[in-house]
Amino acid sequence: MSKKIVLATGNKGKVKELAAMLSGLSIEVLPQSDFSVTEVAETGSTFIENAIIKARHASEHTGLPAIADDSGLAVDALGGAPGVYSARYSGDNATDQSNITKLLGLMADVPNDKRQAKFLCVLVYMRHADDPSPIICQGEWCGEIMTEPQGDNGFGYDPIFWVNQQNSSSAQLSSQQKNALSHRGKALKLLLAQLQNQIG
Ligand SMILES: O=P(O)(O)OP(=O)(O)OP(=O)(O)OC[C@H]1O[C@@H](n2cnc3c(O)ncnc32)[C@H](O)[C@@H]1O
Ligand SMILES: [Mg+2]
Repeated sequence: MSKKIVLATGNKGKVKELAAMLSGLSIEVLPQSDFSVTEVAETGSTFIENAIIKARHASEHTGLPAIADDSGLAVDALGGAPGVYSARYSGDNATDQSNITKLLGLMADVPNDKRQAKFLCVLVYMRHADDPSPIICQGEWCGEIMTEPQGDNGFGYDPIFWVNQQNSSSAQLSSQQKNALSHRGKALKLLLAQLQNQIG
């Protein structure tokens, strides 16, 4: 029987991207929704802390090793906001749309040459809930904040994240193109290199 790992996220966009990139391994990667894992409060002040909280929670609940993703957008003109608060930027009932609306409103007067931003992603692998030395990998993706949304692919802030290399928004990339360039894709490549040593 193949080894199982739980994906400790409630975000379907992340599950899709991570599952596609993990599909070549000899392990079964299962979303935490398969085990009815509840949401956990992300009380950390860093991506690393929050990723560990989520991985530990899913591992505790399922008894399986877990991979968690904590990620967000850091905008230069906003001093690095929304950062670890990216998912809750427009309040407790935030949606991708309301977060985008808030961000574009705050950026309305920011000139084109001052709209740099980056996506950040921390991936954590915990062998079990009490793992004292989780594997931690990070990735970054630099771009610019657009003045209006474009594209329907991806999730979150993708429709307003301009990717210079592709001359398009992140939401206009195929998931394959996005995975090849993104913060998550970069972090996962690093994690895979270490996981393969462990699980063959
Ligand atoms: O905590 P989990 O359950 O994993 O799901 P989440 O959506 O709450 O995820 P985070 O707490 O890590 O918050 C990250 C937010 O940053 C945004 N984000 C992260 N990666 C992104 C990406 O690849 N494209 C667009 N937006 C992204 C997105 O809006 C997320 O809601
Ligand atoms: Mg979250």
